[in-house]
Amino acid sequence: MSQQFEPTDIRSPLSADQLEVELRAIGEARYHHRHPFQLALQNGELSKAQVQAWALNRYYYQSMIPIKDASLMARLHDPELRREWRQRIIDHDGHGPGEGGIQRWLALTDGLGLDREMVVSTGKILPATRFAVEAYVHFVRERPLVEAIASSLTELFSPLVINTRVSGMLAHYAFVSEQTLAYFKPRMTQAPRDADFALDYVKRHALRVDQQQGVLAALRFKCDVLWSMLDALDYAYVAPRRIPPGAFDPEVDG
Ligand SMILES: O=C(O)c1cc(C(=O)O)c2c(n1)C(=O)C(=O)c1cc(C(=O)O)[nH]c1-2
Repeated sequence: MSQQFEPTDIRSPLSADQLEVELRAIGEARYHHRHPFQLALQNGELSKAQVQAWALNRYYYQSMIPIKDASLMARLHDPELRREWRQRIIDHDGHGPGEGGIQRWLALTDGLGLDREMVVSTGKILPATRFAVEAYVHFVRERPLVEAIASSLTELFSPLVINTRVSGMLAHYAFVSEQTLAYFKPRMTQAPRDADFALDYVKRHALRVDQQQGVLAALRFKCDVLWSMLDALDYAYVAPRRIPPGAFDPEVDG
């Protein structure tokens, strides 16, 4: 399976700090902060219908993250590591009903006027959203553990994009508020905590050339997951619209 990932040209093992430099260079070049749909979202160039489509599709990512993290936890033999990783599931699922990140995402889709049952069913997401998110879950299940952990490292870069997105959306769109965008506030502390832990793990465990190539490819793969989710939105909902059959149509479902 590794042949499908572009190999990085490393001849001898990098130091841990050099590996971090390479990982950060991948994020700088390939993270979705550069995607045209993300730029349009934060610059106030999207209609409410296009923002609805983004939130509806992104719900699928949110809903699968705890499943991805549970799959990863199931591979951890060290209780200390599991204790660390389980916090991610708690962040998304909460300790009880009405809590956690998934609920806060639903506050956003509610605030945008989307029918909750339609959102939770995920029946109207784009096919490419489903494929991209499922590819992420499969990757985490199947690849070597250090690569599975490295694939979460996009979170090193998320506070920057979240900050720009939230301030841009609040400045430009009357149909969102700090309340409806409340999902993002805890992420500003959760993401760095999670990313620092994962980065430290990767730096300590990816020591051989093949492991280092693997973790760099894992981060590239994950950037591609996020990028292709936005590609799909751009293709379907930004003119000329090409909404696939059965997907959310703002004129019918908005
Ligand atoms: O808003 C964003 O741009 C963004 C990006 C990412 C990311 O980089 O993967 C995550 C999130 N948000 C997020 O909210 C989240 O819970 C999350 C979990 C993970 C992961 O890979 O385990 N990434 C992300």
